[in-house]
Amino acid sequence: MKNYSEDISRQYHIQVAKGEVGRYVIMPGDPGRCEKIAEYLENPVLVASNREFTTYTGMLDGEKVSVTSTGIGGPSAAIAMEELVRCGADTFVRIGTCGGMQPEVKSGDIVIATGSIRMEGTSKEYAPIEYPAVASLEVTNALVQAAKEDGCIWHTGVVQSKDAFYGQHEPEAMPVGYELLNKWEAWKKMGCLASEMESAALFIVAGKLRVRAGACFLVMANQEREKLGLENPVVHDTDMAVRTAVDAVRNLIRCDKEKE
Ligand SMILES: O=P(O)(O)O[C@H]1O[C@H](CO)[C@@H](O)[C@H]1O
Ligand SMILES: O=c1cc[nH]c(=O)[nH]1
Repeated sequence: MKNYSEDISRQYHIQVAKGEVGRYVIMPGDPGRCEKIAEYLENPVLVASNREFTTYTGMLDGEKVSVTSTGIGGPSAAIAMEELVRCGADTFVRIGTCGGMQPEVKSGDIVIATGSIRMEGTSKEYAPIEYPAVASLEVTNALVQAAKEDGCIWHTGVVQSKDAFYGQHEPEAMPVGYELLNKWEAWKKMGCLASEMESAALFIVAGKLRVRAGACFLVMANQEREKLGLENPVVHDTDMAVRTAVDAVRNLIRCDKEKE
């Protein structure tokens, strides 16, 4: 495909060139989280910062590893993954925040997505809706191992990806609230653990590009616990989730070396 960047060696949106990222990429939504994650790498270098996409590259256990923010939502997350794959990446670990949906999923816990409900628009421009948004088993196993080793309280299961943050938090205020509320109840009855905004798009794009993607999230709060009158503090510290993502990359590096 034609590259729309002025510097033709750099990808149009992320402004990264081939070889400037590692095979492993940690992906937060928030660009402000990148520097903190990059501190876990040896000799991290700021590669590029354009729009919502900030990229650092450094070393972890002898391998080149990168951190790239995706911004909020499926469209920009899909762009980040597409352009990173063009630069040489093939393994992605999203580290995000989410809202818990089951009463046992509490603020401060870690959710590891095994799959994601495609209640967003981006993935529909890749694959028919019957195709499931499923995480890579290798990345998911690496995340579970890391969460156990790091002593987190963690849950694995399906999460929901949507496009409207305020459709999740104020569904009754939306003209289509009847649909949002009914679907939310259905997701809950199916055991959906949490709601966030990027993993369905990332899992479907990863499927199309034949690369590996997994995701872990800090549970910031849980509106269902609030409704039940249960304790529900808001937690902003993403450190445990970041550590889980970084240690998952270490596990993947080790497993991949063993396979070679
Ligand atoms: O904390 P991040 O990774 O941005 O993830 C979550 O937070 C944002 C909404 O506040 C959405 O991007 C959602 O997926
Ligand atoms: O409730 C939440 C928290 C973080 N991100 C979301 O999308 N929803």
